Amino acid sequence: MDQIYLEYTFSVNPAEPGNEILIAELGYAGFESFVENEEGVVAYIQKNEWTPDVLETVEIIKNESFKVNFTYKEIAQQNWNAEWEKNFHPIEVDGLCTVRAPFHEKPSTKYDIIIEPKMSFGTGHHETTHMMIQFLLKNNLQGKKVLDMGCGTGVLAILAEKEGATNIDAIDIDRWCFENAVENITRNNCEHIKVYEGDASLLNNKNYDVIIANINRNILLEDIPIYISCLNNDGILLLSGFYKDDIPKIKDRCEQFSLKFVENLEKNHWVAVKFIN
Ligand SMILES: C[S@@+](CC[C@H](N)C(=O)[O-])C[C@H]1O[C@@H](n2cnc3c(N)ncnc32)[C@H](O)[C@@H]1O
Repeated sequence: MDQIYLEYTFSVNPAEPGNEILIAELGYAGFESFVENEEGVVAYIQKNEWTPDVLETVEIIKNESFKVNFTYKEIAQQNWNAEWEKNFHPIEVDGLCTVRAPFHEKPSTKYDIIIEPKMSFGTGHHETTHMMIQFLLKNNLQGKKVLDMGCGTGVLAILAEKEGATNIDAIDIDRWCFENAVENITRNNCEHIKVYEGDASLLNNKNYDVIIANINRNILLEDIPIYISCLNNDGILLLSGFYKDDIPKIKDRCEQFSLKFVENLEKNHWVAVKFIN
């Protein structure tokens, strides 16, 4: 039987970068699918997942730099894929990597990643994914052991394999992302990626040359010590999912465990940061 969903329509002023921030925060709050149109952002949540405090966790609604209005109505389940297909355009990063859907033309870039995200995060359109792709393109992953923590669609793990990593673990706490990553990994003929549903508690006795984690500030601050305990000497830690203002906190946390800051990338207030062990 079809599920009942709540369809929220948000208008954010200013829309740039407000819509992107809103979509990221709604994703963390449990919303499942997003469509941007001329009215703003339309977001869907299952009625039985909704609780009165669900919007309390969406910081942008309380942030005085933005004006956020919304309305909502109940609807029956939709064909999310059809909505998504209308809105998903291929994205090219640094002339080297294209992230696209199966129905887009094959690109001429060195790396071609085919993603059907459905309701998972990680199409390359978000600033944080884009910058993590840039970092992966700049680092030599040949023969490396890689962890993609918070893998979403699996886009970063897939790129890591295409760049020559030979042993990749991809972990996501969300059941839907786990299933979607497995599908996308098969779709891209990857053979060296293992996907797990879970969190940093799965990392006992593991070791990696490169750890990628695009999650959010609070989870990173909590889990950074666990990631570092799995990082080989000279290993690289690439983090994103937070704003420029959060860099000092993230840097302090990593430096407490003797990691060295190398550089950060920045796009529309979002950042990605590289550390070395
Ligand atoms: C911002 S998305 C990143 C997706 C993809 N890696 C990318 O770069 O586009 C963050 C992902 O982390 C997952 N996540 C959230 N908390 C987590 C945790 N504690 N451990 C593992 N994954 C987590 C979410 O389900 C979500 O798929």
